[in-house]
Amino acid sequence: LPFPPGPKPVPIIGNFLDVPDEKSWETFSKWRKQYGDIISIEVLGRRIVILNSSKHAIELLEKRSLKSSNRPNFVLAGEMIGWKNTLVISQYGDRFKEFRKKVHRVIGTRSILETYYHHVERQGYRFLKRLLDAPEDFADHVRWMAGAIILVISHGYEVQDEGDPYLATAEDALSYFSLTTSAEPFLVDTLPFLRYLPSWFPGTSFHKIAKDGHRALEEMASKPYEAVKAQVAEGRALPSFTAELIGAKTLSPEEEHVIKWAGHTLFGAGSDTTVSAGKVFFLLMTLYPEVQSKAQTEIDAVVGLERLPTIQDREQLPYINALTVELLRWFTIAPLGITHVTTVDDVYEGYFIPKGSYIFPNMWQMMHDPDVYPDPFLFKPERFAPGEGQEPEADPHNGIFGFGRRQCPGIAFAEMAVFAQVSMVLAVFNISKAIDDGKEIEPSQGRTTGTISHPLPFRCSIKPRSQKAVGLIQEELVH
Ligand code: HEM
Repeated sequence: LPFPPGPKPVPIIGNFLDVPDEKSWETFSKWRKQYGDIISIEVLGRRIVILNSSKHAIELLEKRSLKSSNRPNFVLAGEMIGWKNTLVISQYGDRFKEFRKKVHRVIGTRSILETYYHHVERQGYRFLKRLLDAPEDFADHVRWMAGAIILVISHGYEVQDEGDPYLATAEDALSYFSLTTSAEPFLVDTLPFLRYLPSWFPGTSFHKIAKDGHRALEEMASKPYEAVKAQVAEGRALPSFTAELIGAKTLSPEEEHVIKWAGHTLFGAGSDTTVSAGKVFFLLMTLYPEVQSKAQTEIDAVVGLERLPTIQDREQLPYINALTVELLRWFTIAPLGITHVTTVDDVYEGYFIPKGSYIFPNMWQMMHDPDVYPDPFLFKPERFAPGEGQEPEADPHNGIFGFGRRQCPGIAFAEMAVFAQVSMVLAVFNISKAIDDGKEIEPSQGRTTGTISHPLPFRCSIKPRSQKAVGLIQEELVH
């Protein structure tokens, strides 16, 4: 049987030169016009299947997930840097299942998470205060807030207001993850023997990436873990995911390894993604003032002006919930998801998909398919909170969070964190275009490449809605 269609390969290197250096999801979407929704290419002997529609992704990654839930054995990211220790790119098998169960237990359901909401709220008040004091640094505050929420839950650690050491290391380590797991391959991933070349050899700059990435990752995983371990031993640990797993008994080195990396997984997988979501929120509020004012009208009507929104208000805020989902659809933070790998030969729609194929779900394309989401580049929360008698547009959760047994286990966590940020900020601030020399500045709408994509830096104006709003931020922080 034939492989799925795609651009013609050349001998030996196959389609290596057809894969662009960055944002390959855009190229894969262009190929769709020529080759359709299932495309395949071959890069240095490796078959890569690109899925441009949810229908095929659900069929191959969800319904046949037993055959398609492995991850690539990333030589650079996994072996050399060490990300293979985390859940995100661990190989499918017993260790993976045990690991995933542990993570699911703490972040998997909405009801469990609601028990943590007071932590989220507290970090939220601190975040609002930071915005009030230095609104121009909103992107830094967003990064701070994402780390603050996760670290208090994963390690019982309250991040410092300035220069927090854990956050700095995490930012460093995560930038290497995004760089080395993206769809644009490093040669060492396709020709693993290259890793044995000495670092002075031409074309081996990956050695430096490996060394620096490894140092940052080890520090990011070990430091908070060692701190909690010491606190547990001294009987002064705050309740947290890691403290609970360490418990009272003596642990074997293997058990310690799993706990250290499970704690790290929350921090590693959850922070960069929610940071991107936070920045997208400020960008969209700058670009769509009418959405902002509709959202504020809903908050004012439900919550009033005497307090800030809480998780208990969530069910009564359908427009805010729809805004949260729509912002994740509109930007599609993980545009190609994280690569899945097949574990057996398979036949699908008359095409042969060999064992070991890499599958890239082109989630960016799925989320911007005009047949599914009319005017897909417009930001319209109404898609998911339609007026009476209208049907919502297709549920985008797969296209945002992935598929099957590797689907993001942090969906409930992510939606809670984004809800907290969106509702708390809109209750007290107005966001608009920044002004320079009396002129409005159009924010850049560009984005970074990599597994986790962020908006490019942009400016906006963030001002309190009223004096009462200022009082509310200060008052909540005191309580
Ligand atoms: C807006 C925020 C987020 C987005 C857009 C997002 C998206 C994704 C995507 C696309 C995947 C790959 C799914 C697949 O392979 O099919 C993934 C995996 C994962 N996510 Fe998220 N995520 C977000 C937040 C979080 C949070 C807050 C956590 C944890 C606290 C988390 C933990 C994980 C983990 C552990 C994996 C790996 C799962 C596995 O390989 O089995 N994510 N996420």
